[in-house]
Amino acid sequence: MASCYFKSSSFCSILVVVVLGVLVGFAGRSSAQLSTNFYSKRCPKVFSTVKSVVQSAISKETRMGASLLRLHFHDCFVNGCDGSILLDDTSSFTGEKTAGPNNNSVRGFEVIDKIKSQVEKACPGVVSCADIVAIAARDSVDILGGPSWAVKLGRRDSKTASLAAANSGVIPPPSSTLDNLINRYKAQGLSARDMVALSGAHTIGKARCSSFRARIYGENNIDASFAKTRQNSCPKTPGSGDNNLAPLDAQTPNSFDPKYFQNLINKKGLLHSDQVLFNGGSTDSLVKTYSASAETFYSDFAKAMIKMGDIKPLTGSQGEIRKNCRRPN
Ligand code: HEM
Ligand SMILES: [Ca+2]
Ligand SMILES: [Ca+2]
Repeated sequence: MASCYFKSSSFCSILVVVVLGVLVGFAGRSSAQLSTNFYSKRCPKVFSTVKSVVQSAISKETRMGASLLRLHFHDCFVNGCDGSILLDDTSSFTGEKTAGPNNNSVRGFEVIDKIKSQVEKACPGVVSCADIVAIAARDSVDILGGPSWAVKLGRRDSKTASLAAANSGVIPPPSSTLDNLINRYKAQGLSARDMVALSGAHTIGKARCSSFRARIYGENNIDASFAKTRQNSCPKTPGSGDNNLAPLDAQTPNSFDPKYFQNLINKKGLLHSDQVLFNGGSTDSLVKTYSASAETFYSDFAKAMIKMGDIKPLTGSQGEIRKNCRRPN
């Protein structure tokens, strides 16, 4: 061992092993490892700050909880949970906000801005926008009566966004088949079980007529009176009433509960992509399980949210901590 100046060669071997171990440890740490205690020294107030803003936003408008949850999903499925969806378009840059799945549909940016400005006051330059979205999604579910979980943190923010990626189908459209849904989630490292559990997010929030028109006018696996009711506020002709809203869960649109899965069993799924989860295929039995057990649904949903939040985060020295969530520093 030419570079070892100690007399005992076994001591040298141990030294080499220890040094290598430390180096590998550092490398491991800087590569994509989120942790629940990431801000416990850096910004202990982050949780109370996020929660109070989310709470007041939901008190003003219950739907905002749903919108914040969806924001995390649409961020994570496009190049990972990196806050890319938050970037505004400029004269020289087009981000993800006008992508098909997002345009005139995703909401909650003002709430994220409000959280960010309060968090910046408490701990300037420390907490990423991507982490704020992940915490806000968790708090929304919790406040609306669903499960809670320990959010993993330490994501950093992208310096860019991808309109093309957001339009590429990585965010599945409501016309998706079951196979398509399963494959899209698989491509993100999520199982079919994760996919069904996460679809339970449609127990809250609303959809536009243009997202469910084809189903309420053209499909057979739909309860006839439910279809009629929805048709009353969603005209058949494309272009008319496109933005009219209906609740994704007709029973309890403001509560995070398993009613969404009961709706599917009753052929009252609003989106085509909802009803395919219970249509004689491989996920029928899981829908039944979730409809009958809030406990199982909640536990699987929380696990799947943690997995989704782990999709390709920027960590270590990658990306940046944005000062303003709408633009790179
Ligand atoms: C399984 C594939 C999914 C499809 C095809 C899908 C599709 C959709 C569509 C079409 C809407 C209505 C958008 C509009 O008309 O403006 C919607 C709303 C919503 N989605 Fe999904 N989604 C999926 C998965 C998820 C996941 C994984 C989450 C969260 C974990 C989620 C959360 C929501 C929420 C909360 C809303 C209501 C938002 C609001 O009221 O502002 N969705 N989804
Ligand atoms: Ca993203
Ligand atoms: Ca509900």
